[in-house]
Amino acid sequence: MSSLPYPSKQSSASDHRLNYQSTSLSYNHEIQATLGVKTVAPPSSSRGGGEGAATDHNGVFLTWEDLWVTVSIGKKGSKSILQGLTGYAQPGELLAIMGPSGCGKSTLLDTLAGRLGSNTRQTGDILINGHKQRLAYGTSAYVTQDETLITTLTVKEAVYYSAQLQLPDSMSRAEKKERAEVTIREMGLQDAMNTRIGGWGSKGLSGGQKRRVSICIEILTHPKLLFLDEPTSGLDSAASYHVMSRIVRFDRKDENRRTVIASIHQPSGEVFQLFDSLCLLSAGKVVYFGPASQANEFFALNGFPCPTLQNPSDHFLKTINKDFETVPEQGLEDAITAEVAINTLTKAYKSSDHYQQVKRLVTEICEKDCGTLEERSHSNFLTQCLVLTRRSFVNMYRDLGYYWLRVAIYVSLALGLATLFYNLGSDNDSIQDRGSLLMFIASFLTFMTIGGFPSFVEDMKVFERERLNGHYGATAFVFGNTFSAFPYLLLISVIPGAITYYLPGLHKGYEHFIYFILVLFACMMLVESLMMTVASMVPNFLMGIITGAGIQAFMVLGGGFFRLPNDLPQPFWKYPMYYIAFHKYAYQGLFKNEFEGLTFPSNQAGEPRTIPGEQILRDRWQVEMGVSKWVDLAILLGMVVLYRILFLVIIKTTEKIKPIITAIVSVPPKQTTQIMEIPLTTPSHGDQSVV
Ligand SMILES: Nc1ncnc2c1ncn2[C@@H]1O[C@H](COP(=O)(O)OP(=O)(O)OP(=O)(O)O)[C@@H](O)[C@H]1O
Repeated sequence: MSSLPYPSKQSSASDHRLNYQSTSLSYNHEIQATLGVKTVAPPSSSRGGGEGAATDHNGVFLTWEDLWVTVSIGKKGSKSILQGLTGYAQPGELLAIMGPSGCGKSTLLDTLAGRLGSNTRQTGDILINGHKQRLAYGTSAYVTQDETLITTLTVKEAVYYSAQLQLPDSMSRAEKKERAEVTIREMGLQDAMNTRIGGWGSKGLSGGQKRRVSICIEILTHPKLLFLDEPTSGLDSAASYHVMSRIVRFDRKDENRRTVIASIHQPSGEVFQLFDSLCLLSAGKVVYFGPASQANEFFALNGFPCPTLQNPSDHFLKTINKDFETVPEQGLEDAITAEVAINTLTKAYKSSDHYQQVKRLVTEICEKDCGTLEERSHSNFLTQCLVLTRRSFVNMYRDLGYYWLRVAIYVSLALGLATLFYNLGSDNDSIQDRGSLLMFIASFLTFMTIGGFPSFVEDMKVFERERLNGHYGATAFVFGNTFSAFPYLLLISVIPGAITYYLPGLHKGYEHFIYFILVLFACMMLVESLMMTVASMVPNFLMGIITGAGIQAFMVLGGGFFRLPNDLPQPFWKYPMYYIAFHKYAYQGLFKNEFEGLTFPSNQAGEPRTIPGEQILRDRWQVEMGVSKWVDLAILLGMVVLYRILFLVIIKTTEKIKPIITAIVSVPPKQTTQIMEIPLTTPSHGDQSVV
């Protein structure tokens, strides 16, 4: 990295101010030199790019040109969030995106990282090393604003599991462990290594510490392109400086120098010095894009000098924040509205050398072929499955709401059932009681598996973050989740199952009991798999629970107990509901298991003195006798696999289809109705705001 025009880290605040104000009108000389661009201004000692930035073919050049993002707001039309942004980020540099709250910082990061929501439309070119490439899923790392971490793990475990998943198998376990520990120390978390992350209900790390854990996890692999959304939120100024300086240091020490883009709210003077480039946004427009060191001069030249002893970044944000009417530095008499200040600055920027230079650099970078972006190498599929199974098992063990609460409730409910149906005996009345008991177990006991859904949704959030960052694939997640749940579901099936089986006195014989447990287990797995599929389609857990409960209620009704199979109305309930509902196979399997081989006394005159169980199955419960109970169990297990495959298909299809749909629905924003404030001054030539 070239020498810096900034004071050393130990220099005083007043030195910093002096340095902010003594910047020259130069641009990033080195990058221009290596790209063969003629400088229009005298070269400075700007630290951006550094020698070899453009020749570093391992690095990532990201450019965006005339980038518009609009969001649909129903019948009112659409609203522009980003308006014609052009800029670039390059290896070895930290680009800071700053601006008032709601100006579009996160949207810009999401757009660049290829993570815009489905209700948004995007136009403009985003190129990586001069090529159009997809960024999500493994090519970059993104630390989002909200912490989605596994709250039951300690810091050390969270980072180490992540290292095992992300780092290639060519690294030994010891090396991975060491990388994890070094990264934790770099983020100043050594004292919290063995503290659980914590979430609602269990306090663990502070918000700032969680932020640092998120950063640790994403910088473990030294990604070439790193997006950070508000990495310093929740941190005090000293911690902010240390975190940012470590990101920058990592970045510059690394052979494959990293391109870092961070949105940041209110950097201290020291943190501001770490920025190479600054993108200042207001209401979706660029107010300034260029070397951070020259922003102060730009503001001063355009009538907004930074008052003495004020942190320049505070001054920038105050000047362009139109949420609070006036620019604070002006007296009340000559108060300038922030709207006017923003218009003045955006117009000044559009006609400045800075803008011309940015456009020229973007063109130069786009013409330079620096190769396509490769996906990072990972641990292999088997390692991923093993690590995910272990991690998920530990989480399920420690999260009381995942399975333990259900075990307790199942046991009490089983005791309730056992006392209600205690010692059924073998008289004729016990036929109905056995049927009711088995129906309740297959329907409502399994229905309660839905209780684990909120915990599963938390898992899904972690999965979505990790999947987008390319830590592992969806298939490994499904395997991990399935295998880790096995022991708990078996436990939930065996203990309450034994209580409800033996105390009422169901069909004696251990082989009948084992079949009963297997059906119970398959039903629990099925409900979990069904809920997994639901979770991949609905946006939050409340909607998921309601949807899942609704689907199951229909299945229970159509399962052939409340209305016997021959009485089910044809169009919907018999075809297809009866065959889709897993309850049909559960009821029939359990009924065959219970009644086959038993005899019951008849209480009707004219009938034989005893009725065989098979006849009861056929005549009373209308069970399909041509099919063995084992076939019913096999169908249940097949459905488990089917639902899990369905989950995978939905996830993978969404990944593939979503960008295509986004591309199809992306119409140029200028053709849409725009809901925007009317600027106080007429936009200059080239200002693309649309009223
Ligand atoms: N998907 C969306 N649907 C509707 N509005 C959106 C969407 N995404 C962003 N917005 C709106 O766009 C504006 C910019 O949002 P964004 O999150 O990018 O701002 P920000 O600068 O990151 O804010 P903050 O600093 O407070 O996090 C906000 O008014 C937000 O409500």
